[in-house]
Amino acid sequence: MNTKIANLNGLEILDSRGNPTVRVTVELESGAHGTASVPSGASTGMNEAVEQRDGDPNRFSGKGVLRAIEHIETEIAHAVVGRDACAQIEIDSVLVDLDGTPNKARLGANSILGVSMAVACAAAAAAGKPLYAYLAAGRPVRLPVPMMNVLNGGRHADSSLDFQEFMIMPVGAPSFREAMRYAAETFHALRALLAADGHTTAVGDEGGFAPKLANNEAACELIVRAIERAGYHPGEDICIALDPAATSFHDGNYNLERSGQGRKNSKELIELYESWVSKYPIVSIEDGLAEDDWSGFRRMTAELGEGIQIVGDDIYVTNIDFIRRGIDEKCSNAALIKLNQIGTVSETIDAIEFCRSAGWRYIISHRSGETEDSFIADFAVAMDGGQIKTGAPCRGERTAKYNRLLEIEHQLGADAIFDNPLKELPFSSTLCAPHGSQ
Ligand SMILES: C=C(OP(=O)(O)O)C(=O)O
Ligand SMILES: [Mg+2]
Repeated sequence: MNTKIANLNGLEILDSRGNPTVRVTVELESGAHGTASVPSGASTGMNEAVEQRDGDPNRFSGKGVLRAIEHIETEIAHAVVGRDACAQIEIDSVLVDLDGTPNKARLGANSILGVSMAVACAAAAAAGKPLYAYLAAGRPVRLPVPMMNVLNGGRHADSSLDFQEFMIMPVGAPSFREAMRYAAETFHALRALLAADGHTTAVGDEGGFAPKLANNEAACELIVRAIERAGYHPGEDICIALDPAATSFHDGNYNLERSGQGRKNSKELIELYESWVSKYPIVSIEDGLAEDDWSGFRRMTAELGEGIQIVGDDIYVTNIDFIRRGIDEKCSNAALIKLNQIGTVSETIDAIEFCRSAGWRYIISHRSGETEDSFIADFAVAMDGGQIKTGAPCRGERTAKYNRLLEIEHQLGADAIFDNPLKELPFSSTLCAPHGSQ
């Protein structure tokens, strides 16, 4: 099979926020092709790779995205046409060198990532393999436990919540399909509880509800009630994961005034998390502190890291330089992994290898501005980390990933592996009252 790249095409499409983004198609000389679309974040880290995009989110036809497409069809095409699509590492390093900046600002992380992902998709198609099997290259694969976002705040919603994401993790489910059932039933129970309490059931950017609750803690209480109402046991069947995205409310202090909880320093915010962890079945906290609060992350990991997963997102931006520092300084025990934070498939895999080598967990994640592309579903299975964060079980750009995972589990049949990646944490046996009876 001739896997040489014959042609690249870029297309301006819309993301789930109605903003322009990039879709790339790579055609091989054999006729096989691959297509990938690039997502976009709202609570972005300051050290993320930079996308070429319209600065004004209210303008439909972004000049930035058109520029990204022009780069794809001219400079990038010139550099990669004729190369072997199976040589992912080589192609990614050509893209990085061609850009020449530390953060991919010249060609745009969106142009580069779109090409990088589409190359992988085309090579998988040429090999006649599902994308996850191609990316795994013979290594073990695993269905991930979803970290499903059910309540939205912060930069993702106009709710009363300072914290960006309140998620449920169906850790006790026996399969991915059952995990989706546990989580979707809880999501529906939550909707019913909100409606019964007179709250709006409108949703935020990632499909989680966006109500005006009394404060952030009320969200945890409500989720425990929803888990119970759906017939599950909090802390056994379903746990809670948080992404406060603390950079977004950090202005020197942590400003929780949106929910009426005042201002806190790092130590006080960690104490708040500690008190919640003792009351609610919380197993994971991502970006509990701001991206530049390395000492806060260290303290939080020292105080809570034995019991729960401490995840760095904005602080590491899927970049081995920051992850290395986090490992050296014991700033967390896990990293969030977002392809577009770093900008190529190979560099993302390098970041994952770094996490693995330190014994860290890693969670493959979507962005708040998404497309129907399901690349990350295959990627999560292939990377064998056992966790994915991809929003609520509603809205097509989120269900595209969940439905792809259901399809993969079905295809794998008896070979499908699904287990709780957090099972060695002492949390569920020691901290959570049985059956969620706080
Ligand atoms: C998915 C997230 O949000 P965004 O894409 O807006 O960065 C996140 O912070 O984990
Ligand atoms: Mg985050």
